[in-house]
Amino acid sequence: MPAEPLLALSGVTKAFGGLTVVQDVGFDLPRGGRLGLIGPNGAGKTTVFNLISGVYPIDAGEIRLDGQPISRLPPRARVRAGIARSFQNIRLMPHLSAVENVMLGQHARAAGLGALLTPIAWMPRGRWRREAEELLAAAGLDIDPGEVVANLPYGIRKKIEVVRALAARPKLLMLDEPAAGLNPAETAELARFLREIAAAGTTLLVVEHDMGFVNEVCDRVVVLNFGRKIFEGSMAGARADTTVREAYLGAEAADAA
Ligand SMILES: Nc1ncnc2c1ncn2[C@@H]1O[C@H](COP(=O)(O)OP(=O)(O)OP(=O)(O)O)[C@@H](O)[C@H]1O
Repeated sequence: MPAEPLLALSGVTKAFGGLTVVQDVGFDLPRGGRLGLIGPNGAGKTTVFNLISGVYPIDAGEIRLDGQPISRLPPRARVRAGIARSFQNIRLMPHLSAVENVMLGQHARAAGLGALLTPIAWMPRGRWRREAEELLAAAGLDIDPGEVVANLPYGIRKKIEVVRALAARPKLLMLDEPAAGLNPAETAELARFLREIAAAGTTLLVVEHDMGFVNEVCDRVVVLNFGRKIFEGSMAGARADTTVREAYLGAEAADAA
């Protein structure tokens, strides 16, 4: 019998005010897999993330994590079940330090998403702080961990957000446009870090427009267009697929020319 996928979507559908933005989407993400969710602007990628993490309820279909249906669980319970994510726009606590932001991620491990809203003054210092500092260092972040996040450059803040999500030790790490706004060196470094995380066992689901980055990080892609899955397979397969080229990658290649 094939191993149970870590994440399984089937028939997932969502409409906003009569407009169906995700239609009958299904895919499996095996444990340890690195799946890229790609497609043109407005294709429904972030909405799929929001449906998996529980920001919105699904209208139809099912989402399973580790074989258990999670579609009807509140976001906090999904965090406890092992899902962590980053957002398209950075959502760090700007007035806290880098290490304190990562500690909030560690706290979410035990307490769920609501922990991100609680004061951290009470949190145990020693061991957790050391672990948070180690995570920042492992991510190749050469910063003073005590630096207030608002004072740090954008590329660094983006990476701290990934580290914070990782600090929850999720089974599934979902990253929404992690490379957006990064320079080529930062992008390459982030790809290296994500491959390392994946090699250590974390399953990745990544929404990203930088196809070079997706190619570096992901072992498979699902392509969405107008809320529907139009392709699933390798990046090379996606590049060669006529439907995908017409919907997305052709335009991307023309933009790059
Ligand atoms: N809360 C909402 N209410 C109404 N419409 C929404 C809502 N969230 C998303 N949409 C619509 O759903 C569609 C899909 O949006 P979504 O953000 O999921 O696309 P995307 O593929 O992530 O795009 P991008 O690459 O630009 O981030 C868009 O038409 C968007 O306007």
